[in-house]
Amino acid sequence: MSGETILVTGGAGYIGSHAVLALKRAGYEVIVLDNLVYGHRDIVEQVLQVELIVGDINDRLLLDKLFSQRQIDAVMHFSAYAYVGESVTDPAKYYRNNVIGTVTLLEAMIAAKIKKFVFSSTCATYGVPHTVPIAEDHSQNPINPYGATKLMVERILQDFAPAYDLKSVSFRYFNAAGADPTGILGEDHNPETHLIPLVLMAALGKRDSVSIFGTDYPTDDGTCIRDYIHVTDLAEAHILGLEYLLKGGDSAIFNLGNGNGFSVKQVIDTARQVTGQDIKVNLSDRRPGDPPILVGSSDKARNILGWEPKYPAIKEILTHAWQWHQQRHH
Ligand SMILES: NC(=O)c1ccc[n+]([C@@H]2O[C@H](COP(=O)([O-])OP(=O)(O)OC[C@H]3O[C@@H](n4cnc5c(N)ncnc54)[C@H](O)[C@@H]3O)[C@@H](O)[C@H]2O)c1
Ligand SMILES: O=c1ccn([C@@H]2O[C@H](COP(=O)(O)OP(=O)(O)O[C@H]3O[C@H](CO)[C@@H](O)[C@H](O)[C@H]3O)[C@@H](O)[C@H]2O)c(=O)[nH]1
Repeated sequence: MSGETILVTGGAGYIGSHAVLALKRAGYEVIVLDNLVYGHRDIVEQVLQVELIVGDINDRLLLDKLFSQRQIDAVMHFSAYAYVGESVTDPAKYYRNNVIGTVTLLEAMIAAKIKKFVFSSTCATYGVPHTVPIAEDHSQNPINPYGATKLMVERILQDFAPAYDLKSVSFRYFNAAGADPTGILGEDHNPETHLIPLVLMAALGKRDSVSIFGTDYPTDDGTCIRDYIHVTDLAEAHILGLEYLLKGGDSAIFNLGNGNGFSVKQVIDTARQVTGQDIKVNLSDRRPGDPPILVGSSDKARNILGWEPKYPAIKEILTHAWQWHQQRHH
């Protein structure tokens, strides 16, 4: 199915921009709404060549105007604040943007009778898991405010479905990583706090070293374990989730991960192999809000959506990210 018009909030950001590329490749019309607090105008306008509306999801008047002027078939909602550590020190910022902002967007959609919604949730909603790999029916007890905001939106969507006939797909991503294999898009957060780009910047000499946050976790090498999922595979899942909704599918929640965990030390060692560079590390204290291990089962997305990650290997994820970082800093 294609030809429908999709509004992508946060489409100037990392995962959103990869989803816009996947939507374009699949033949959809795309409008990006992004306030550019973290997003990149040139990525949308020059690289993706898609219409960009610079605006905020908290701006109800802007949303009403947009929805009355344009025929929009579905909304993919990536805009949010997403720094786990910052959410611990400044939770109000997170509740306002991620919860109140999302309710404002949903209310405007309901008023305009737009009934299909794809939402970026997170494995941070699970908290400290009692079994891994984590399935969707695992209990959810987030240990940081960021995860709590995303869980609240999941609950809101659950209540909005019967009340307003609003159908949604919520994707609980594990750790997004990598770059589009063509090299035209990649991960460019500012400030950058994510492990893989920081490791690669150290390999490029843009940083002196990388800190390992915590070496006393209950894991084999004492460092945190995460399930890294290629951003292009995430983007592809969004197309499948959208098609599922456009074909009349009911609201559903899916994990998106590879089911394999890698420790911080393993990621750094693999990056040394991929880059051929010695990457200096500092052993630091734990970062607040980090569970020791997050690894997900994505059987549900495979079975119901037919999702099949194309780039599950950590080495390939790092290789694509490395190509992009080298080109960017050339
Ligand atoms: N990066 C990950 O590993 C990961 C994992 C799980 C979930 N997520 C979720 O995926 C989504 C995208 O993450 P990302 O890493 O691409 O982040 P990002 O910061 O690169 O992208 C978010 C975009 O939203 C925009 N934005 C923020 N607040 C806005 C507002 N009020 N109005 C309009 N635009 C606004 C920003 O300018 C930015 O372009 C987020 O919802 C995040 O919580 C990310
Ligand atoms: O300089 C660094 C940065 C990170 N880490 C560790 O590396 C792991 C991954 O951290 P990071 O890349 O910052 O990702 P997360 O904090 O796990 O958060 C990402 O992944 C979550 C899902 O796990 C999403 O919800 C968030 O939006 C997304 O930012 C964690 O154990 C960190 O403690 C370090 O040791 N040193």
